[in-house]
Amino acid sequence: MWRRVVSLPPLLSSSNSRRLNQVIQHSQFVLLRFLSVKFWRDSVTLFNPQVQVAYGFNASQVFSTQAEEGVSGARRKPFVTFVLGGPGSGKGTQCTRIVNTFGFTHLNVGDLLRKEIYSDSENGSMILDTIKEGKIVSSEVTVKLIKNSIEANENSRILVDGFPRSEENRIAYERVVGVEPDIVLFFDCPKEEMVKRVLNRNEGRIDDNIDTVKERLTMFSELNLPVIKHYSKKGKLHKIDGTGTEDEIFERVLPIFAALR
Ligand SMILES: Nc1ncnc2c1ncn2[C@@H]1O[C@H](COP(=O)(O)OP(=O)(O)O)[C@@H](O)[C@H]1O
Ligand SMILES: Nc1ccn([C@H]2C[C@H](O)[C@@H](COP(=O)(O)OP(=O)(O)O)O2)c(=O)n1
Ligand SMILES: [Mg+2]
Repeated sequence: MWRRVVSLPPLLSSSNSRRLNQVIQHSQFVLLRFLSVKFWRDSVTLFNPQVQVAYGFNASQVFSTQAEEGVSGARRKPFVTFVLGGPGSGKGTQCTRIVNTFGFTHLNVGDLLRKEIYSDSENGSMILDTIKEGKIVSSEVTVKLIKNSIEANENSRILVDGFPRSEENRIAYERVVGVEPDIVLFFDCPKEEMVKRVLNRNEGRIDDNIDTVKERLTMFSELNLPVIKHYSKKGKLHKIDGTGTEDEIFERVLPIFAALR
């Protein structure tokens, strides 16, 4: 059999075979040049700090996202709204309405922390003690929970309710997540009204008692007001009068989101 094959006449003459080799070598050269130019361009784009800020990623995140999602590209940055206000100012109540009207996902940071207490996590008892005392949980724990929830969320509109409660919270979020919120709502409500609402809340919360509420109000004035000032200076703050009926307050919220549609 071997003899029969070698005895067959050559398929190409030696000059044709040389020409074919040249064509193959040239094609390999063109392909390699194309691939190296494309790689260089992609790298320059991905490592450009302006591009990273605009799209809310850093290069390492993009590479891991590409690995997870194929070559279709990085996920779009969600529209993030922080919702601030003292205890009982009506954040949760108004968030529910925004969700129903504008299709946002509601991340209630107090709920994320309470879930940790009941899920037997390593930080559970520390979170329980901190909430009972009316203090703020360390940013390291809170920001990780928020980041995980944002990443697990498919919706492109997110409300982060009850965060940041301190400058430490704010700075840690910006460092870890790498982007600022798009807008910030602040429900402004007199202290006596907030106390009245919290004491009537009736959700069985360990922090809805007069002693803890007093401490939470002190924390709010000392730690949260500087955050509100910060966003006000940046032009991101929407201060909303938090008094009146739920309907009246939502009437004040509506135009903020309607304008974004
Ligand atoms: N405009 C309002 N008037 C009276 N009670 C309200 C109003 N908005 C909310 N509440 C009630 O006050 C309590 C605190 O509201 P909530 O939305 O939980 O505030 P926050 O999340 O800011 O602590 C809840 O029992 C809620 O039903
Ligand atoms: N960013 C946050 C948010 C909440 N916490 C803790 C401390 C807060 O008093 C409790 C409860 O928060 P939650 O947002 O549910 O409270 P209110 O809705 O404002 O009454 O959780 C925190 O430590 N850091
Ligand atoms: Mg709430």
